[in-house]
Amino acid sequence: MSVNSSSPIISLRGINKAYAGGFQALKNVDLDIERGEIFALLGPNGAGKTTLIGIVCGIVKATAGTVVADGYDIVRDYRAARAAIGLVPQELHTDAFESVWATVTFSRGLFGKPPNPVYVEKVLRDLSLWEKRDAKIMTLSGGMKRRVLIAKALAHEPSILFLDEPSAGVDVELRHDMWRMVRELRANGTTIILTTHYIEEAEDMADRIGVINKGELIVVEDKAVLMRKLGKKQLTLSLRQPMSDIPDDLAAWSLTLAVDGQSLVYSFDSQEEETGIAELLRMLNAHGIDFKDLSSSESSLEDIFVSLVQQSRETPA
Ligand SMILES: Nc1ncnc2c1ncn2[C@@H]1O[C@H](COP(=O)(O)OP(=O)(O)OP(=O)(O)O)[C@@H](O)[C@H]1O
Repeated sequence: MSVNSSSPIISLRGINKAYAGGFQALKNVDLDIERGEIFALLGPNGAGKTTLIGIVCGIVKATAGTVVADGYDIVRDYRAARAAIGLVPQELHTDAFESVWATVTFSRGLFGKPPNPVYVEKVLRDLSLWEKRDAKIMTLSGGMKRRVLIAKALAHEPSILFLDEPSAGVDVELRHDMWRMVRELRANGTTIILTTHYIEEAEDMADRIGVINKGELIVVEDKAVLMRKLGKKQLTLSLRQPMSDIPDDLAAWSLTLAVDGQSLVYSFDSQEEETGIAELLRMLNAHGIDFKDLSSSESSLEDIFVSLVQQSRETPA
């Protein structure tokens, strides 16, 4: 393949999707996915995540725009593009009467790959499916079926793996197995794109994060940068005596007074070494401002995500 390894492994340009009836599910999406990264696509229900994945995987037809996957145009070079991609879909519909071994081997064959029992065995072992290799899929638990879907997606050794809501309805053990595998795959050069509602998961796993809302990609950012830029910590002081105003010489501090005057909230940059808390407490003491309790909280990726989605709602498109 004549693909420069530093070029993005997936490039979406000007992707639009209008479903029959005219509903605009994606609006002018441009996105590059870098080789070997774990990219998390976050968005509320109905934001367009599955539609976006469906387009790259050739399941949904874009109304406008182009997608290049692993150097292949997904429309012109459909087969080659599709062969580079593994998809773990949200829904479980798989061949109930087949054995685990047969269905995974069959998936590999679909992409014209020669049989490789050693590889299939490794995938099944990694997913703790080896003992179940001869079991019919219909006899497996939901979690085991999910493992089969992952094994099927990996059967043809794709360089890109999409996981659409992989953790939905999955127990802790499978989640751990899955993330261990995802990390291993990434270490071996596979690019992983996942959608998730479990924001801690994105926080934990992703190198970069894209936030999509109402069909628009509103942010694409390195996870650490996103957390640093938007992450804040808050210290809440419950006051002994309600206050009506913040004293003037505390104006320079990032303080807000609750509407009922019962608590003061100090916001500070969670990445700074000096939080300023000790100094603030001294200042409050000097002003005779006494408090009965204090608690701190950190804005999580979830808070950041919620505020980004809110902002985009408030800003008319
Ligand atoms: N075949 C279809 N026909 C018409 N509208 C559709 C179709 N498929 C999806 N939609 C609409 O497009 C929007 C985006 O759906 P999509 O499934 O991509 O969202 P999502 O971000 O994956 O949501 P979720 O988190 O709930 O899975 C939704 O409003 C959905 O109702």
